[in-house]
Amino acid sequence: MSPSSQLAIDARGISKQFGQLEAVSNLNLQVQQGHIYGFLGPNGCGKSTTIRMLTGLMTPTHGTITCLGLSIPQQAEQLRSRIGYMTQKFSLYDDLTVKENLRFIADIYGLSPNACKRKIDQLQSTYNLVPQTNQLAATLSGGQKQRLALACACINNPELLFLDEPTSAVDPQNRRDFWEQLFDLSEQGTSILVTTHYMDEAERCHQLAIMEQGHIRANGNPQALLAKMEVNVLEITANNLRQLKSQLSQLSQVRSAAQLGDRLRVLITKEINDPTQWLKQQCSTLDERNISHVNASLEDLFVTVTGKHPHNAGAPDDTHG
Ligand SMILES: Nc1ncnc2c1ncn2[C@@H]1O[C@H](COP(=O)(O)OP(=O)(O)OP(=O)(O)O)[C@@H](O)[C@H]1O
Repeated sequence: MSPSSQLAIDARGISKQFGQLEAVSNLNLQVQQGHIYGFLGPNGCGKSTTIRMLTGLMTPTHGTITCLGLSIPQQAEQLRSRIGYMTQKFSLYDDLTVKENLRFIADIYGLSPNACKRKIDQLQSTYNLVPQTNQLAATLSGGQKQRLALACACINNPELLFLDEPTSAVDPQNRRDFWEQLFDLSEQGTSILVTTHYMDEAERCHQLAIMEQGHIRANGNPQALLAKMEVNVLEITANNLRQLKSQLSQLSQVRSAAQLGDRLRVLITKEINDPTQWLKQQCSTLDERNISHVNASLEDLFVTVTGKHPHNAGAPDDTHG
């Protein structure tokens, strides 16, 4: 098998122009079969537009897309039966019950009555929806709606799943359970592209892309991206954190200073060899007892790679991990 045939998604140089706005700009995206690939980025950075192009719902202005070996959008019809797509707003029919929603989708995919019954029983059991089988979708809790939406997206045993902010309406325990279910699917060979605003979710992905203003600013394995970060992360404990923050924020070597409870988390560029000494020089009230080195988090990475490009016209500044 050639390397490209092991890719569930291979998008090269794709762009999407809406009038004056380039919503997606020269984006390259390769997703390995069976991997969970996370798409992280602020509102409006182009994540949903990218998914729409990858699924064939929207034609790119430039670039080429291959999904599951099919050329998109030309072969989008063939792709449709092999993928699942869970949109931001759970696309459920409020006035149908759980079982009726599942049956409706199964009918669209043309499952035989026997296959339909088997699949619906299995999905209700996997996604813990048996007690709600006759309950109207409108009356389900956020977590139950999410599980039903995932069950609907899985009815055709998709080889590739697109999940657009699937956990935005659910509590931490439901998010955890949801991710366990994604890993079950991944282990069975399903490739998954998932958009999220949650750093803890991004950390769970095999691969991750951070997107901003239509560009991928960094991509790769989360741990590799953290290891390659261009900043040291330090935390300061002191009484005058607000004053320190405004003082440090003025310095070009400080990429970010943000308060977390009784600590100030400061990202200092690696050009500074000894950031503790440097901080002491900048703030005479600090001594070593106030300052500690801490491990970088994905949020630190996010802050470091975004916000450098105030205008949408900037060229991509990709960091490939
Ligand atoms: N059909 C369209 N016509 C014009 N502009 C559009 C269209 N679809 C999206 N856009 C614009 O493209 C940009 C990217 O939108 P997109 O929905 O892809 O962002 P996103 O990263 O998914 O955001 P969010 O996290 O808020 O869902 C936005 O500025 C949006 O207004």
